[in-house]
Amino acid sequence: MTRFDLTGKTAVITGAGRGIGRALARGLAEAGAQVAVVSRSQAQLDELVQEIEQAGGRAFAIAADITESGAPEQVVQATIEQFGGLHILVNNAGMNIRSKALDVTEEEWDRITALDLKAAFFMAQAAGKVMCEQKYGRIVNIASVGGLVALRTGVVYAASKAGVIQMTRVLALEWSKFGVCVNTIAPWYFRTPLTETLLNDPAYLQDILNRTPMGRIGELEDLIGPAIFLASDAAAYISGQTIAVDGGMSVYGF
Ligand SMILES: NC(=O)C1=CN([C@@H]2O[C@H](COP(=O)(O)OP(=O)(O)OC[C@H]3O[C@@H](n4cnc5c(N)ncnc54)[C@H](O)[C@@H]3O)[C@@H](O)[C@H]2O)C=CC1
Ligand SMILES: C[C@H](O)[C@@H]1OC(=O)[C@H](O)[C@@H]1O
Repeated sequence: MTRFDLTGKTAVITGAGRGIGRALARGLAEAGAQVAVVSRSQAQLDELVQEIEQAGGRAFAIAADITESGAPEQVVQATIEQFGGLHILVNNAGMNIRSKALDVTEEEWDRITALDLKAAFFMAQAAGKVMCEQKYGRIVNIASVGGLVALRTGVVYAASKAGVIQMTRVLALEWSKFGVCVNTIAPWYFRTPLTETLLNDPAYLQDILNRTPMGRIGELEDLIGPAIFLASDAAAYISGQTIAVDGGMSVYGF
């Protein structure tokens, strides 16, 4: 068994109903993990569980709104009841409202930060209680290059994602001594329901490609390897880091 193999591990993936989370759930299951897939849509989760099981994997659907108070603990508890343990958390669920800073409302601030930052933290805290106790864990937070460099896609989203990156560092500082590695993946653009509208605009897409040294947007497959790596024993001495999966975008000065 290679150090990248996730056989014998149980993972929770939030926002797994579609997009990046769905791809990561499939990828971790293919790597051997039992996966608890979380989003608000039971129908999307049931379809994903069927897909994973038909491919020979083990999956369990947990329909939940992780911004609700107590939901993170309930998700962790349901996972442990179903699979007998928890080793990996992929904090993926996220959203954006692309308002200019002068137009941001309190309601928008609250909605974006509630999911992108607050829920990500309380999911990490709920999983961390189990992981620190058992002296083993892997937390993979999904931020954005928008947390590393300034994008035109919203200041609240950017602040939330930058907060996730810094949260990763502090959790790594506090939990690494318990064998819990906490890291972040920062994607650039990938075609999902979150970005479909933007990417269907030829001028906007060309702007993206002009800022991307690889000259293409990401394929969901491009995220699976980094996620498996950070979730595996191959990354046992890595904690607090952020890997930009961005086609070189975040280092493109001029
Ligand atoms: N698609 C992209 O180009 C990029 C995405 N990201 C990040 O990747 C993550 C996933 O993004 P996408 O797959 O594109 O988004 P998406 O909108 O396609 O999927 C988001 C998923 O999260 C779930 N979700 C939303 N609110 C929830 C809640 N309160 N409780 C539980 N589940 C909830 C949705 O049901 C959906 O399954 C997000 O954190 C996003 O910020 C970062 C950079 C680029
Ligand atoms: C790369 C960004 O994160 C991207 O920008 C958006 O508007 C979407 O919200 C994506 O997350």
